[in-house]
Amino acid sequence: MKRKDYINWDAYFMGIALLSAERSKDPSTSVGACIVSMDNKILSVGYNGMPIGCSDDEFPWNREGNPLDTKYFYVCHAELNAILNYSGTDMKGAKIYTTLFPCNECTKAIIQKGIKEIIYMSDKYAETDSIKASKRMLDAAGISYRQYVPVGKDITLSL
Ligand SMILES: Nc1nc(=O)n([C@H]2C[C@H](O)[C@@H](COP(=O)(O)O)O2)cc1CO
Ligand SMILES: [Zn+2]
Repeated sequence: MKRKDYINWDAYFMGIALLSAERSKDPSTSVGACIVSMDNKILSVGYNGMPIGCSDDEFPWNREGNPLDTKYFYVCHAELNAILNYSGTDMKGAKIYTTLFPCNECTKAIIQKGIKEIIYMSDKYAETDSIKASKRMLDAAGISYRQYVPVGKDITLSL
């Protein structure tokens, strides 16, 4: 008889998004994303980090101060990195698992790539205009989004 406590697809892909977030150097918010094809094959992963060549020891991680000395102008979001890290050509009908609801800029890229579903974990910035704009675009574009419902299984990784 087959094993019973295997994880479902959602838990598997959100788990990979969560593990990817562990690579982030952002001291306040680590984000991970995993893009999956219609037939449940992983296409790409990403986490929030500085662009290639922009040292994460030299670029700022501050949230406040002179805008040029904050991370916001520089950091590449997890979802955008996952899209850009994909070396294939066709993302149509794919799903994106992300640990945080996509901002308006990533949402544009998600839409343009033909991704059709967003599964997110946290929506902690739901009250910001960026996220409101994301939802407006997603609703107009007919892209669905739903919050991940944890299955109640804890997995410990000893790394
Ligand atoms: N969906 C997202 N994906 C992301 O990768 N990020 C990144 C950008 C920053 O590195 C960090 C947010 O920093 P903070 O404002 O919570 O200190 O998360 C942010 C959002 C929010 O929309
Ligand atoms: Zn973004």
